[in-house]
Amino acid sequence: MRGLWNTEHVKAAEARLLARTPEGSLMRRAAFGVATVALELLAGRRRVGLLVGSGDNGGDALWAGYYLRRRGVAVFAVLLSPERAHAEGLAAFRKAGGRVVDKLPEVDLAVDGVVGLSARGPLRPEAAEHVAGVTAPFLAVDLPSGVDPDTGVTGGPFVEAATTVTFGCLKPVHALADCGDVRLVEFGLRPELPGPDLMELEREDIAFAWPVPGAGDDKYTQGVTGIAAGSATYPGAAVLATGASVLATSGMVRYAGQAADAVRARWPESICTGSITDAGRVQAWSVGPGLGTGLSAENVLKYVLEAGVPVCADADAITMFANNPDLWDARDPDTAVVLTPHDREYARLMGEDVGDDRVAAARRAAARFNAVVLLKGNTTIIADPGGAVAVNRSRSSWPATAGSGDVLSGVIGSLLAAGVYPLLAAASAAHVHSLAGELAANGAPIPASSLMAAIPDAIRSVRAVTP
Ligand SMILES: NC(=O)C1=CN([C@@H]2O[C@H](COP(=O)(O)OP(=O)(O)OC[C@H]3O[C@@H](n4cnc5c(N)ncnc54)[C@H](OP(=O)(O)O)[C@@H]3O)[C@@H](O)[C@H]2O)[C@@H](O)CC1
Ligand SMILES: Nc1ncnc2c1ncn2[C@@H]1O[C@H](COP(=O)(O)OP(=O)(O)O)[C@@H](O)[C@H]1O
Ligand SMILES: [K+]
Repeated sequence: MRGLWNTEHVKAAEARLLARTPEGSLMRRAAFGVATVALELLAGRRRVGLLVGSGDNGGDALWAGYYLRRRGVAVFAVLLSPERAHAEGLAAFRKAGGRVVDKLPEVDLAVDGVVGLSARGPLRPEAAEHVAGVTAPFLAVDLPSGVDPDTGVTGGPFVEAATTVTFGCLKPVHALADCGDVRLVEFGLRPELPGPDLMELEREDIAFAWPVPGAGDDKYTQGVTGIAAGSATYPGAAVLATGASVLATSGMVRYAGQAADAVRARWPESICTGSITDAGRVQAWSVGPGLGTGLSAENVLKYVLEAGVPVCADADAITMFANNPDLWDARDPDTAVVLTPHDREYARLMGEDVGDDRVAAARRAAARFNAVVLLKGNTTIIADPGGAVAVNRSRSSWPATAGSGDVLSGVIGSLLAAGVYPLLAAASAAHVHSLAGELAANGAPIPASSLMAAIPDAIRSVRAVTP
């Protein structure tokens, strides 16, 4: 698991660390890290340009320029606020033979030291003009300038970084936005930090969480998943959700609903029935995709909420909650619920748009409904009512296809049925789902059924990291 910390916590921790370290030493360590990565990226080429802002981020860039000069690299710096440039860094840079220029010449690598942790809003016009004039790849200091450190939002021009070198710990921007290859320079900040504000699961975490049958297991002991999805109008949603569930774990999958014939024909291993009341016992329900929002769908939703097992509620189930909040009354407060809205469903459910800060939005919904909320998108945010948040950034957008969400809800249902902790179930499912999309697409568009079919490959790929 990779932890990420908000700027507020990073700044407070840095202040404590700064108070007990010799003046300037942290900045020089940070800058040395930047220079080391720059030398690696230069691979023998010898011209570097610095864009230097008014704060310590610019100071890091100037000190990195100093270290690069000492290795014989030609370094040019544009000072965006000459009178406010970091004084010691600038003096060292000049003394080492660095040249201050009005405009960067042709270089092999550009260092973005415009703004770091104190960034607010997009690049200002002067900085944006200098950035636009650069053709070399950018190495961002701490984070790409113009991208919000806490939300990853870009509201205008920003630096497109090929590489980012950050210090002390990762910040939310590194999981929420494209920062290129992210490198971390450690300098003893971790003991000063509270628990992380966000986490990103790594393959090891998911491999560890994924249910694997043991010698004593049978089809029941691994958890039985119930799928309450689909309708005469939308049988496909039922086929996709059930199939995803069948492929995600080796326990039994029961389907209940109007698409029983279609599901049975495609997934003979599933136990299908036309009515939810005949479904039999399950250890978790996945409810909602293609279900409709009429009275009979409401009764299905009430039935699964009363069943006393974890529930993944998606699509029409979310719309029903939005239309009729009284439906929540059917839920025992101890029943774990995972809600999986996309942005429009979120707006329906919450009566407000998601807004720029997707993490805060997911947290608000999780707190309001006492549920895990998985906010879908290229970057999926998974928030737990206790405040924990996981982030899954998809490496491609191929999963953005019709029916893809139905597949996700089936996978989450299977993991809940296997007893996986809801936040971990939702985050692991999101990871495997995006990986399956990437593997299936392999550079070309794919239907959701192909994404679903790649779930076993994605699980294999994740599990391959374990010894
Ligand atoms: N503390 C530590 O222990 C260590 C910290 N380290 C380094 O310090 C960095 C934080 O430095 P910092 O706090 O001095 O501010 P920084 O991010 O350089 O911003 C400077 C000024 O830029 C401006 N500005 C704002 N938005 C803008 C925009 N969109 N476009 C253009 N300009 C914008 C705004 O000034 P304004 O013009 O509004 O007065 C702001 O005050 C951190 O990221 C890391 O690199 C490392 O050395 C390791 C040790
Ligand atoms: N741009 C994107 N990049 C990667 N994944 C995406 C993107 N947009 C959506 N997704 C993923 O695709 C799925 C879409 O779900 P949803 O909107 O419910 O579709 P549907 O209702 O058609 O099944 C979600 O898992 C979501 O996270
Ligand atoms: K920067």
